[in-house]
Amino acid sequence: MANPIIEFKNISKKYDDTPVLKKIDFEIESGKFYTLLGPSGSGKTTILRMIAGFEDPTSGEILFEGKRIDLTPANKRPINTIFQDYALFPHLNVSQNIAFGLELKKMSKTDIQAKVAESLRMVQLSGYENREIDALSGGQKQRIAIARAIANEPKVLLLDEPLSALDHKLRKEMQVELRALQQRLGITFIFVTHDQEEALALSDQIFVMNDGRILQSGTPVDIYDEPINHFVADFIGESNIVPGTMTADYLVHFDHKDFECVDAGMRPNEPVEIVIRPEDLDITSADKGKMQVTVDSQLFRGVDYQITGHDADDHEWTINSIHQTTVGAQVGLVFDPEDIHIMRFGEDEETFDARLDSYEE
Ligand SMILES: Nc1ncnc2c1ncn2[C@@H]1O[C@H](COP(=O)(O)OP(=O)(O)OP(=O)(O)O)[C@@H](O)[C@H]1O
Repeated sequence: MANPIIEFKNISKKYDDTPVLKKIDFEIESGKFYTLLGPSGSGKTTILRMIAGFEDPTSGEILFEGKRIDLTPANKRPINTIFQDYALFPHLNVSQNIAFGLELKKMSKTDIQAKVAESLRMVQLSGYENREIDALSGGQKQRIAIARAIANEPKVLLLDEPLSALDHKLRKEMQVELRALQQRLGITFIFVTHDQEEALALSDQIFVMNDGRILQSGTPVDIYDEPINHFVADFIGESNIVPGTMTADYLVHFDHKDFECVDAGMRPNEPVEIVIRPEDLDITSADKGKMQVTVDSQLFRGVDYQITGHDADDHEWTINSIHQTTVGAQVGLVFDPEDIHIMRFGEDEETFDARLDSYEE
């Protein structure tokens, strides 16, 4: 990356003696939408708090535009944070909330007024200047929190699960708005969520985290199509994951047969896990399929059927198909060789880390 805006170099964090971040290395490119995605406790918020300056690393360096910032206090960093609960001041109205930080910066009254109006326009709430905070809906509060943050013209905006308090429909609407706003403003967004669908929909780049480590970073398509290990494949989207063994570069053995696949750079006889997404599978008659399963359930979802079944080894399979079947039926499964994704099997933490390091070199 030519000129990263933020760099984490070998960052570790311990609380007492418990490691919560382990050897975190990444670069953030200016003007893009980044998402830290992972289950609860994986370390997402700790990374965000370090970027903001609310938390110090135990070891390692944080750079901002090429210079160390881990010793710069939070209020001196060109970074703003939007918290889950918005942290709006309830006793101030909308424009006073937005003006608060600008007054601290000693901006003139006319400049503040113009900035408040511009920020409200950005979040499509022009005319709400004198509204009390209590008289706003959840989605409007969310937008005011964003307006307050962008009024400060930060270079980076940190968003810690900002949509989690909203109902499903509003959450979807705000996702579209956030993405559009980020593109309009061109500010770097770093967004924290444990919702994989949200991460796929919003991001230019996703960092998938578990247990204090970044397991994989990439575009939503990279991560969905080429998950690096079982955890990522399982966490992102729905997957069928079954054990297999490589027979040759282009052949993988599972369900007691060899299947053609793309070369994943594995050695012959190497134990692997294969991933096939439900939408890449279809059902056909038992004699025509590449493999056979017995149907355990079928759910009509409007656009398709979600079918589950099991093979002779009792591995479960999920298939999204426009074709209908019946519970208890034997059906064949069809799929393309390029839709079989192959992952290394049973790597311990150390081997996995060594592999990650080798990609970075
Ligand atoms: N101040 C603290 N003192 C001790 N342990 C902490 C502290 N803050 C966080 N932790 C621990 O660090 C780990 C990572 O926490 P963090 O909040 O970064 O995770 P997260 O991925 O953001 O989770 P969530 O989605 O639940 O917010 C957790 O095990 C948490 O209990």
